[in-house]
Amino acid sequence: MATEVCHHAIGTLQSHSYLSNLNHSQNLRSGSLRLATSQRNCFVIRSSASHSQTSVVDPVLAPSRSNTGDSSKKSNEAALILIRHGESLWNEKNLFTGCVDVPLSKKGIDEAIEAGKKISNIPVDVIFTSALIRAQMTAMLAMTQHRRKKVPVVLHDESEQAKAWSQVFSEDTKKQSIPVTTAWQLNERMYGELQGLNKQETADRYGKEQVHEWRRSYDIPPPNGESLEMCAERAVAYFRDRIEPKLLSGKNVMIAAHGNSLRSIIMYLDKLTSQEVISLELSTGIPMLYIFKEGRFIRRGSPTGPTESGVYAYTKHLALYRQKLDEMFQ
Ligand SMILES: O=C(O)[C@H](O)COP(=O)(O)O
Repeated sequence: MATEVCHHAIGTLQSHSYLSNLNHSQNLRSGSLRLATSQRNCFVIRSSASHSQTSVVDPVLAPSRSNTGDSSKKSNEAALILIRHGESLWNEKNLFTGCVDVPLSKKGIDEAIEAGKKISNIPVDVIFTSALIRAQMTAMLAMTQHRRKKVPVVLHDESEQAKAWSQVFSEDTKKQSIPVTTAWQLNERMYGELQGLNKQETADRYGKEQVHEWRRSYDIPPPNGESLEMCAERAVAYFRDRIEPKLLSGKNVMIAAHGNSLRSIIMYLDKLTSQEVISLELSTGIPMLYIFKEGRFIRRGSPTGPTESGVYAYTKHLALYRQKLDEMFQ
């Protein structure tokens, strides 16, 4: 049975003043966050404890030490946005897609733009996408909505020549750019001989339970495909080797990827068990926000609540970033 991550569970602060919500946010911040399975069979967040202040570095205005943008500066907090790509043309047709490289549907394009609006006030210094076009389209479309108006620039280091030919020779231009790294390790899990098959027809043929096992069990692969565990081996390793160091250095990161590569990363971030991850479902085009602080990932939910303040209220760092954007782009 499909279940949803209950984004609203932590997106229910209703005040329109994100700054006035800081007290609440400080209570939420950095306490122990526990995942539980609610009666509605979706993950909810429980928070407890409160503690120290975040030291604030303004990602909009602080001088950058990087070639490309806002914040390789010291910060003890960084934002991590995860977005599953918008609906693809094969999601629309209910086909197993896996590593087949299909583009977004019209609905998926709209979802990506909507996702972009939801994160338009959250700092993004670097972007990672899978090597697949649906994730790349999602990242690019989302960034068209960002208020900071930086330009995402896809890095090409597949060969020395590609690297040399895509160099930028203006420091100013680099500062107005967001480097985009594409990585096959973030690809959807390889669905083996299910790729291209209709999900409903496959369930009719092999039985609902069997197909659910292929789709959602942790360690049972579909025929000649990858299990979630196998997908996690490459996706989580990439996250740890390439993405975590960025967060550690204070960079705000967005990752546009896929249902299962992101499920495996969320399993790592939220320390889910192989049982818990079974009921973790990600909707297309829904951004999820984490704060990386003092070596820990704190889930802040998704900017999907009725008011965007529900998200921005959570940390002073994000609230101040937004305030600076308001000042700059009024
Ligand atoms: O690859 C696919 O078909 C989808 O992106 C994810 O499918 P799933 O929900 O069956 O894992």
